[in-house]
Amino acid sequence: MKLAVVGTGYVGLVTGTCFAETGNQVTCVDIDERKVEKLNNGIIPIYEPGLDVLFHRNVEEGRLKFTTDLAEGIKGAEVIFLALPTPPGEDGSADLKYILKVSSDLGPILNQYVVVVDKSTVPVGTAEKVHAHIADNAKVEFDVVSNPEFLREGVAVEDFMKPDRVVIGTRSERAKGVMNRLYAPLVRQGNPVIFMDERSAEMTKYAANAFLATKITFMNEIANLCERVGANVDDIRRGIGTDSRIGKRFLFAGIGYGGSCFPKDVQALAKTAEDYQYDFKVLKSVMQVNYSQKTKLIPQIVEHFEGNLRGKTIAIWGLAFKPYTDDIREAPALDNIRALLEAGAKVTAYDPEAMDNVRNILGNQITFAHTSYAALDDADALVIMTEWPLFRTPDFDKMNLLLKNKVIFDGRNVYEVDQMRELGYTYYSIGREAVNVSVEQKV
Ligand SMILES: NC(=O)c1ccc[n+]([C@@H]2O[C@H](COP(=O)([O-])OP(=O)(O)OC[C@H]3O[C@@H](n4cnc5c(N)ncnc54)[C@H](O)[C@@H]3O)[C@@H](O)[C@H]2O)c1
Ligand SMILES: O=c1ccn([C@@H]2O[C@H](COP(=O)(O)OP(=O)(O)O[C@H]3O[C@H](CO)[C@@H](O)[C@H](O)[C@H]3O)[C@@H](O)[C@H]2O)c(=O)[nH]1
Repeated sequence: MKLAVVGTGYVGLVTGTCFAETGNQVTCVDIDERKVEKLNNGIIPIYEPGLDVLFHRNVEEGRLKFTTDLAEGIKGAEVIFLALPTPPGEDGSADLKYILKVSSDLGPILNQYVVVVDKSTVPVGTAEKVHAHIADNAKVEFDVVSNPEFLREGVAVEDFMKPDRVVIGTRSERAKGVMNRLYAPLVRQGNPVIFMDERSAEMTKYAANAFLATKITFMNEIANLCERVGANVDDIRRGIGTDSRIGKRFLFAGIGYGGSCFPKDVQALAKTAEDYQYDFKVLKSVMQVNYSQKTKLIPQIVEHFEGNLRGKTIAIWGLAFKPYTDDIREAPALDNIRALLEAGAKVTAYDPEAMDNVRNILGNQITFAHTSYAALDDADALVIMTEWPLFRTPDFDKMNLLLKNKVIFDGRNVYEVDQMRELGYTYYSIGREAVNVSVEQKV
């Protein structure tokens, strides 16, 4: 099939590349000329494991192309994906200006029946708006389908190529046929294409993200309580996760959820509820808890250094909002770095992939180290913000030589408490006993 993907960000690039991999002819369109130029020169602007192999193969074999010209990009396409940003507007609702602008632009340049697919995360009712914007100027028949994307950054290719399910919102039999044909190579037995109406599909995406954010937040609250009652949240996770009704995944307590999706989507769903005069109490709490969870270690750090961080150097391991990505959107590390700087500390950071992105924001306010160990040199404490595998089994002897004090604040529970006790570290983590801490400081 011939496809167009409008918007070549995370989702657009993965969508375009993966559909090219299943034999389709794909043209990706983006207004960002520099991005398109890079892509045409074989440079992928994001770090996503496994994407490069597929990208280069499909570019070389002529199935994947890039352009800034919308009319050229959609020429002959049977399906046009909209993978455009839906950032939070001032009131927290998803801003539809990118989607609706492209929809208006599409109307006059369509010249045959086409299925326009909302891949972006969009509030209930958006498919109708997109339809109306296209219809204003369209002279041909078309359908608008909601096909939300559930991929996770870091494992995006795997998620896209082997989806748990594909949700397609449409009441058009013609569009259903086109979408079934397109997804046939990606859905395995038991991993269904689920058809529903457009509004339900739009709502499904928000319900999934809000549910997962709530699950994480619930565990973070259990962790906070564990610290007070003297229980271990990792044991609780194992104890409840083995109940198949609860499930093992997304139960890891830490310094809150971040990324480009959960924070904005939870907020947007809360705004939808407000617009429909529904008081969605759970979501409000989830947002509040996550806000404070992100910087939950800061008071402990300040207290550990007896209320004064001036002249102290804090080493940070991990800047990305999670491992296997260079994405720092809503990354807890940024909030923590800002809080540490405000408290007068110096910060030296290391991340395997995300340092350039942070440098673009913070410039020389912090020091960037070339290796994880270099970040520790003469530091007064180590703070772990992202659970990159590299940080899990470090050379503790080497760390002892570099760190001024054997103190670790672990926002992702990367180490075992007993291990840290044996190694003689002062160790603070999430939802577990703090070890080797003087009685007055114990939390
Ligand atoms: N990032 C994820 O992991 C993820 C996963 C699932 C769903 N989503 C949703 O998918 C959507 C896109 O997310 P993203 O992370 O890929 O966004 P992004 O910001 O990384 O990329 C969006 C791209 O659209 C381009 N663009 C803007 N206006 C344009 C126009 N008029 N014509 C052509 N291109 C234009 C931008 O230049 C940019 O390259 C959002 O709604 C997001 O919530 C994201
Ligand atoms: O047990 C867990 C699991 C995740 N997180 C945090 O939750 C955030 C989001 O993680 P993850 O869901 O893996 O990353 P995303 O790439 O943001 O993916 C989410 O957001 C995407 C965009 O909507 C959806 O497509 C995906 O299905 C959904 O998982 C990150 O900050 C993680 O550190 C935890 O704190 N504990």
